[in-house]
Amino acid sequence: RGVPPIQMVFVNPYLEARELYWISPGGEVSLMGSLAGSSGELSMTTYAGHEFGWRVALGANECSAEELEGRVVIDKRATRYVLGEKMETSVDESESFEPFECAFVNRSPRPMMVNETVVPPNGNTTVVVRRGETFDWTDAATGELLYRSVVERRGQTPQTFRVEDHTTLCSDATPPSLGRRRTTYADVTEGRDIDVDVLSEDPWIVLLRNWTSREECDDLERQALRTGLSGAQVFGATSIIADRRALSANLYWNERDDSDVANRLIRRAFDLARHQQGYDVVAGPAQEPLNFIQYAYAEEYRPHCDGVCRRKPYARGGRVATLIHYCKAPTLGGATVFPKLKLKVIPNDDDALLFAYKRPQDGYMDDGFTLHAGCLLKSGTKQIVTMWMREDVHPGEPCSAISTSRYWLRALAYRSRSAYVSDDPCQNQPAASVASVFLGRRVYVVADATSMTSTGAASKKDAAGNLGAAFPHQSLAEKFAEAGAYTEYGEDDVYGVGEGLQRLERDVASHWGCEAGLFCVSGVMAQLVALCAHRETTGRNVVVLHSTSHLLLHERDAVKVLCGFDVRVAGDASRPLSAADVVADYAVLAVIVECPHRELGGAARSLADFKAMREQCESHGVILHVDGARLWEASPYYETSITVFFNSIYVSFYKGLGASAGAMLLGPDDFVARCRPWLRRFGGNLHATAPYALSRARGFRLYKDDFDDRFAKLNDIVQALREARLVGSGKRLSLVPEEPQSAMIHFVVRESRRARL
Ligand SMILES: O=C(O)CCC(=O)C(=O)O
Ligand SMILES: [Fe+2]
Repeated sequence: RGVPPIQMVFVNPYLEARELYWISPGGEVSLMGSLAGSSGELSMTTYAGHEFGWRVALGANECSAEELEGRVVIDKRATRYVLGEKMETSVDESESFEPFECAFVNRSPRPMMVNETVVPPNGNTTVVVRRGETFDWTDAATGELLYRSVVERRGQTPQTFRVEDHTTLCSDATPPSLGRRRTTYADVTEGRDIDVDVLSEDPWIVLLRNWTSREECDDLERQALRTGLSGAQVFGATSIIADRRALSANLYWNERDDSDVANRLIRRAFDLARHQQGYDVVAGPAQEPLNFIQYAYAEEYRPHCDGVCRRKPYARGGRVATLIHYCKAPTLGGATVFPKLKLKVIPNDDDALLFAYKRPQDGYMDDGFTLHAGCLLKSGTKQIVTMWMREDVHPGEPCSAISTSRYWLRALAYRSRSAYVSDDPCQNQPAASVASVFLGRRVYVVADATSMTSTGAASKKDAAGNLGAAFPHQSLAEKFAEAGAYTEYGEDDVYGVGEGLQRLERDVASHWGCEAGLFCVSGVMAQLVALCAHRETTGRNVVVLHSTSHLLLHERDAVKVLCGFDVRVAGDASRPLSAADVVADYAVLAVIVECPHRELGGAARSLADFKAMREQCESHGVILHVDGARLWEASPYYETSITVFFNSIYVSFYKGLGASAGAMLLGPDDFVARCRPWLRRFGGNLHATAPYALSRARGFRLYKDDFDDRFAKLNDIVQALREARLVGSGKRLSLVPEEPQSAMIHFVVRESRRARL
């Protein structure tokens, strides 16, 4: 054939393995191979225009296009493609922005104006265009904006305007649809009656009046702005996405936090879906994040389906319904329309629209009627928050283990004999894996007992007793009774001043190769103290955090609310921060790197990465601080001490060391001296620290040298599981990261389609 083949390399940036599929023009997918986690590669010969998709490696079983996590079309000059990123091409891509001639054809029955030219029905005009440019079609008689053409590719011609159902519905001339009937719904989650306009019975589409409050919407908007809005319109080498032109942000939520607004809205909506449609939807970590979308003038979301909308049996784990919150309703244009139902929704602020596409009567998916679009916005701003509901991602009551996972965990515990197993489905999912491993369940296998904080004392004891813990389960009273023996650290201190306490600070600091140490009551406080002390020397105010940072997920925004820092979120939630993510500039006070990454199975970074980060930070006078809540766990991974790369360090004592509470800041003498007054300002210098100090001294003395053994033991367990063919791509269990990088790891348990117990 005349088309030249393209030699391509696909690279997997995620920690978990990915499968790569070729998508035929007819939409059939076939497996091309798999890419190991953390930069695994796959080379192949392909052709321009071919489409590929990927998903978490689940084994070489059949996969439908809907299950793919992302897709990409091969560019003519493509050379290398890192999944989810911009296509790398062989030439300067500015070339593809060269101007070319494009015909604009009017296939509508009325005269239209495009590029200041009136084009009669079936007429056309030729314009010189560039890739990425937009052209508006307005009705020549009324001046109404009806369509916006986007030049997606170089050489793309013609641009055609036709009157379709959706453009007609979107036109200002079409009034909103009337509800078929109005009912009220008694929402028990907030104890309030809600007016419901039923717009369609089958598929079920309802407009929920005043579903949200102003405060709730304000909160979501704040969260979105804090996360940072990004454009779906990508001016990359591959394509320019014309279908969804808007800014958006994913809003992650914490199912265990009752004050979390997104969490409340999810419960409200899921309750409605359960009561009104009998859907088995349960809020849980495997549901998707909410999606905040902000439309500006002439932006839109062209017709699409959110889930499967062909008449097929519902596939487990799939989306069943969508709820759109209209936080800022459009003032002109911007309606939500269902072209096949000829339905037009013009909402008010705080209304919500729910449409369901799994039919409760027969378990089949809707046959295309839930196709919908967000019309061109013609004035102001439109802000919506979309929620998707999935069934069967979290069967059973919230926060209970899935039976099949339990089965596998038991098998795992049995095979590995000495493993710690914590099947805690309430653990936060790393943000990015929420969408991609919705069929899976992440569990935590940790080489020490104390990280299993949420499983409850009984099961902790059980696990420790039956599986051979890194250290035995003990009550606090037992620990304190023992701690009293560490008298060299136990002389009374007054407000943090005392020989014993300072001895321990010195000993821990020198263990880590640092000049000085300072006890803090908690890790949360320790890191805020460090940031405030650093700010004194530079006056800068921006703190750069990874999107799964403890400061973002678990500290109720203290970094902002309490200390007034500006937060900048960097990096991809499913991989550790790298130097490339750290865009250090002169506004940045500090970059916080977490090592090892709690939410990423204890993933760590190489010394070279740390060195590159340090150099980049240093060149801009930026502080590099390590969130080392589990730094002891990572220490066996490195041949030399990594603390030299950081300006300041936080370590914790109650996780791997089993102390009752507490943290320490480490760094140069002058840094620690600057921290002391901040500790007082935070109310963190207790009248007597000795009880905590003793407990930490005990943990430090007993366990500080244990981590090499724990790391070796975890590696043995992983090795044994591999030999037993219990883990790996295609197996029920996989590992994140694929090899231990610290004395902890995450297991992903894939749900079976049939229950196994
Ligand atoms: O903007 C709208 O009205 C539609 C949004 C939508 O379809 C979506 O978020 O999936
Ligand atoms: Fe949609």
